[in-house]
Amino acid sequence: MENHHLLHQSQPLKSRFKRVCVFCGSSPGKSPSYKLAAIQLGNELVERKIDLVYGGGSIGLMGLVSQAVYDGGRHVLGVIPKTLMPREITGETVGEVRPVAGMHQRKAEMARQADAFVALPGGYGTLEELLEVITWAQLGIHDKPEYVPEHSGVASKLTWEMEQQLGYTTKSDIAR
Ligand SMILES: C/C(=C\CNc1ncnc2c1ncn2[C@@H]1O[C@H](COP(=O)(O)O)[C@@H](O)[C@H]1O)CO
Repeated sequence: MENHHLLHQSQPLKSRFKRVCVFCGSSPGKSPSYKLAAIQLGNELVERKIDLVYGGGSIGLMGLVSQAVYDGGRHVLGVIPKTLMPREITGETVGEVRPVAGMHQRKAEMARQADAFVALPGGYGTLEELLEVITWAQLGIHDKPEYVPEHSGVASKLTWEMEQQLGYTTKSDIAR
């Protein structure tokens, strides 16, 4: 898969996207580069005047990207099942927290609110979220682009394997 620079715009720094959904780990991960990637993505969204929708957690990479976007003055919308709050929110939340009834509602609401999706490093939850929006795009349920930056580790490896080894997914399916 190509290494797509996030939002492809040159000067001035603005984007056709108003709000982007970020999927990423609820843990910081093993490599310090993952934390850096989360903060850099948050800063890039701010520079491009893009708001954030995400899973609402304050832990791991989710916490870092949301804090960076919030600190930069953009709107942050966190969508989180009530039952997950004690597990994924520690301390103060940033921005607007929208409690939902369950995981399905969370994913549907995040997808509804976003103009595009970006996956950063993460675990099974991140992969599940990413694959769902990719497969929804394949099925024509939405027409919103998905970006998997090169540093996304497992996520980019998985999508690369799907594309190159299995032949299931084309470049245009993943990042248009
Ligand atoms: C339970 C359901 C589906 C399968 N699991 C998940 N679907 C969507 N999101 C999930 C799932 N499991 C965890 N998550 C969330 O992903 C975020 C990152 O998790 P990671 O494992 O650290 O990458 C985190 O907010 C998890 O809550 C029903 O549809």
